[in-house]
Amino acid sequence: MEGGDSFLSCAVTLEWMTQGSITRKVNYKTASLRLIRNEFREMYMEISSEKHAAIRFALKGVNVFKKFMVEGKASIKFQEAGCTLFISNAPPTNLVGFLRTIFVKMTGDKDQGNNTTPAKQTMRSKLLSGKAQAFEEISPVTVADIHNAKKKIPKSTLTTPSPPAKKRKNDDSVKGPAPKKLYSPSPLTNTCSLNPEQQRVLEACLGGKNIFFTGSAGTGKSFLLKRIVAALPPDVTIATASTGVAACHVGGTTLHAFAGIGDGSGTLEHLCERAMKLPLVAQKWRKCKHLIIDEISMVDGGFFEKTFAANGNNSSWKTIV
Ligand SMILES: Nc1ncnc2c1ncn2[C@@H]1O[C@H](COP(=O)(O)OP(=O)(O)OP(=O)(O)O)[C@@H](O)[C@H]1O
Repeated sequence: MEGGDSFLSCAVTLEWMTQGSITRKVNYKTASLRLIRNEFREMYMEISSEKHAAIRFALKGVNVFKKFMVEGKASIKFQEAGCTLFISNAPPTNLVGFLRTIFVKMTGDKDQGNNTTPAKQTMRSKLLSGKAQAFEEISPVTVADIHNAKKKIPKSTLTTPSPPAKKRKNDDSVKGPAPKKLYSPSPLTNTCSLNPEQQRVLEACLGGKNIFFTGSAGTGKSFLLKRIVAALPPDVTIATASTGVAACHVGGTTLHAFAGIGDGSGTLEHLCERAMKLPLVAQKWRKCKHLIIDEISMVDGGFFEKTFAANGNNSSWKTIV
């Protein structure tokens, strides 16, 4: 498993609910989520940002909704605290790793709780322990952790109850398809690691550099590009390509459609006017921090220059791939 799965940078909304109505709501445009343990080895999630004080929630009795995690979105309901955490704009790869760490660690911890010390006694012994409050980052998920969690999944998956195979068949006809298994294989959980060259390109992208990468057929360009898209925050990443077919391949749009300057014919002033008349185009350019262009060899040089001249004074850009 790749490192850094106990940390996530994303946009966050916290909603506290009492009797079905929202009593408090906090929005973080950029927040850091960290998985930590206290001095009694209990797991917590810490939410912090530059503007707000850190908030910690015990990772106990949580419901994780992860249907849209490939789009960088998920929500976690902390039942004890009566609070739901909505995650958005998270790099999908990081989000998948982060949710997997929660799942694996919580599944492993559940069994430890079975040599049961009732909650009250635990609280008493905690108070008497005299230990000073201390939080430390959770240890990385190991192969043993995953193995351990896998053994316990059938009896401990609270969020996605999965009936035995035979029963599921019968249920399907009545209730429709069974819920997806937690952490079913997806391109994002693909265990194939990048080769050192691909890894260097990915790191340069994440480091905010402008990248041009090429190679002969079958050298893993598309494979790498998918990893790059998945590692960047989706709300500020625009995937484009020179042709419609290539754009479909990266799940994006054509550079022409994104640029909003039609076929690029006419003077620069005319093109600027044209682009600015389309509010969505201007909005997308302003929002874009990472622009990806696949099959760039097929983009006309003149068109490329005009595109950036018409829209390109965007100082918030971090990367062009
Ligand atoms: N690091 C990797 N680990 C495992 N498999 C890889 C890796 N990089 C690429 N591959 C595999 O190699 C094959 C070719 O990769 P890919 O299709 O990305 O190449 P490409 O350079 O885009 O090719 P083309 O230019 O022909 O489109 C794919 O099956 C891909 O899954």
